[in-house]
Amino acid sequence: MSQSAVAVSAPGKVLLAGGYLVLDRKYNGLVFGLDARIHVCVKPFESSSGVTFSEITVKSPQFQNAVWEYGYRLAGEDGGVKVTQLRICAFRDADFKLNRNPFVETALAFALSYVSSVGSSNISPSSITILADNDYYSTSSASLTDARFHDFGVPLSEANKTGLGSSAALVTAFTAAVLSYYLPQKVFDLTSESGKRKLHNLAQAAHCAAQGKVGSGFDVASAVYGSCLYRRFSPPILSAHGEPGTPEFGKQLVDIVDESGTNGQWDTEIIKDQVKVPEGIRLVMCDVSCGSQTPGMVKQVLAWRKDTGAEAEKVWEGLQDVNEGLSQELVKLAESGSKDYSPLRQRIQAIRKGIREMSEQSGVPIEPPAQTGLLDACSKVDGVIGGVVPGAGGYDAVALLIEDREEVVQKLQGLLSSWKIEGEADGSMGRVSMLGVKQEMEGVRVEQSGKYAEWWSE
Ligand SMILES: Nc1ncnc2c1ncn2[C@@H]1O[C@H](COP(=O)(O)OP(=O)(O)OP(=O)(O)O)[C@@H](O)[C@H]1O
Ligand SMILES: C[C@@](O)(CCOP(=O)(O)O)CC(=O)O
Repeated sequence: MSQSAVAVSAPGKVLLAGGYLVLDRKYNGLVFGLDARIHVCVKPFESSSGVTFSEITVKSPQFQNAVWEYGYRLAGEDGGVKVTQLRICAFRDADFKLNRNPFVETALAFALSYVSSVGSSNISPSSITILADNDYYSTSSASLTDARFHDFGVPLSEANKTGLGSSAALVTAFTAAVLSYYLPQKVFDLTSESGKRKLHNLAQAAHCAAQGKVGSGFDVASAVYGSCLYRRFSPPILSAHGEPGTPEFGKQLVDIVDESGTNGQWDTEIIKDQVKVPEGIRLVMCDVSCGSQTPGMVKQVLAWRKDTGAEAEKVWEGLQDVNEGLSQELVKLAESGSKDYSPLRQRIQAIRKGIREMSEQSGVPIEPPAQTGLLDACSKVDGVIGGVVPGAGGYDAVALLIEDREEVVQKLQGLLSSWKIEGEADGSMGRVSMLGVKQEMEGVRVEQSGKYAEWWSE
């Protein structure tokens, strides 16, 4: 049976409040989806020789050597589907690193294992194309064209990511597209709440397996559901499975995704009706080119929390309070239509004060002085309400709330165009650039596959 092409997209993210706290179910985080999306299209494999093998080809035509070819087979003892990269030696990047993509490979193995367990084990060859909206990667303005999907002209390993959550959006859109392509709608329907819930569970499992750690999962949750107040799932829900191809992996995965096993229900909490951006306010993301090592920062903050006990808990409880104050003030402004932004400005300043306190007590540069200087300068621009270091903080980015007027954007860009920021790691001077993204309330969604036709990779 030849399947018709399918296409799915998922949004990027910014954790505006709740960085680090969201790792503990006692606290939640305010995460906004962003209108920079990762798009994934799946279509039948068109073999030039007319002979087809059990092969699935994945391509990212915006990057050099971004082709991954996989063989796949049903594993014995209900092991799901084993995926093996073919012709891996064909491409090595400039550092001679093998051209592997753990997020693509793992998402494919998990999705096919689920398909073979709940649907048909007869999985036909297919061709998968990944396209990313341009703001996921920073590039020199000289090379920018007005192409819908920019050709970045470098291998993925050399692309400068901007911190919008490319891997979470990729795994979510990729998983949704593969399930939608291989499963009948009566088994998996992305437009239904139960379909989104199954996608969330499977994408969280695949994303954690691919990155080799279980973070809070806020990024996958916002890729599925869009902007929301997010309370993480209990980590043990993901402890009950082996690797694709190992005995019982198929059943273990179905039990996790369908919540049918002894593991029980996922306890993720997604609240959407308490997240709003008032008319007339815009969320702005600025990429800071110094960058930080998030995993190391997370480890250090958690060690501080463990070692400091009640003192650290007081800081986190205080941050939770002011974080809740921010989302409540945004809802209040959205519902009242008021243009008095001074309470909102104060809420943002209170969050920054709590973050700086955590920085000072833990010794981790979450809002380091260089970022404090940048945020203070931005907040003085007429029409800028305030801003924070999002997520894990450091030198990656700043997120601002501004009045959505062109003159405010112009003034802000004037400030940033000449701003130089000193990174902590090596004292290098970084630049700050405003991204074109805005807040996006919608999560994963089905797209018309025809609109990607010119980018179909043959
Ligand atoms: N367009 C793409 N095509 C294929 N794989 C991609 C693409 N974009 C990202 N990836 C995969 O995701 C990985 C980036 O994931 P990583 O966890 O390093 O960063 P991230 O935190 O998800 O990204 P960001 O910095 O955007 O928040 C890449 O190394 C690659 O494996
Ligand atoms: C520090 C943390 O709470 C958020 C990290 O956010 P980001 O990747 O810096 O956007 C980690 C997590 O939630 O997984």
